[in-house]
Amino acid sequence: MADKIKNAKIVFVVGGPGSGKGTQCEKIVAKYGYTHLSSGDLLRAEVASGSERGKQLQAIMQKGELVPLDTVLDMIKDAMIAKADVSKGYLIDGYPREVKQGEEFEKKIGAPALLLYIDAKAETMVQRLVKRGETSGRADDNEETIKKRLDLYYKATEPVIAYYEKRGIVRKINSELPVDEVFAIVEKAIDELK
Ligand SMILES: Nc1ncnc2c1ncn2[C@H]1C[C@H](O)[C@@H](COP(=O)(O)OP(=O)(O)O)O1
Ligand SMILES: [Mg+2]
Repeated sequence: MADKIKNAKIVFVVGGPGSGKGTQCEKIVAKYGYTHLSSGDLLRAEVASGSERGKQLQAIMQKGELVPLDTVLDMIKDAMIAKADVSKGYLIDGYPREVKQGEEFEKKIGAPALLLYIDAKAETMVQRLVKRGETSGRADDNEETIKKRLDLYYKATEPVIAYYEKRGIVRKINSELPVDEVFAIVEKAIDELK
């Protein structure tokens, strides 16, 4: 089963909370037919299902902490296999959150061809998240949790970027610009893959 995704094009989409990962992924899906897998969305779907595992996950996510590595990875892998026949490539959004997650992903699934580093200033991310919180219904889009998520991002996720930079697959995207201008930079990075 896992063989099916062995040669798939894999793009990691990394950036702080509210940096614009989901927004750009949506546009990539529309133009390139990639499959968008947001680890956060997969986890939130599990929570919404009301399962026992979902309840445990909810408690962790509400605190702004990272859920156990194996749980996320299994969910991503299952979702990738489910789309293997129709997918032109995969956008792995919000994962890896720490270097260890990247290493496990490569062991169990495969190596990324590209890492899109969606970069925005902390103030910008906070502003966007507070605004998103007005309508998103996300339990973690409140100021207290936002601060924790940002701290964790700088501590755990920025090293991920450094790790893949050594391999030369990181493309840094200035996400302070308007959405369509950000996407113009994203397109160049994706086009280079072909
Ligand atoms: N380039 C941009 N300019 C202005 N607002 C943007 C933006 N990119 C995203 N946003 C808005 C949309 C959302 O309400 C909020 C967070 O975006 P998102 O795509 O949900 O971020 P992420 O998935 O990285 O958490 O910011
Ligand atoms: Mg998102």
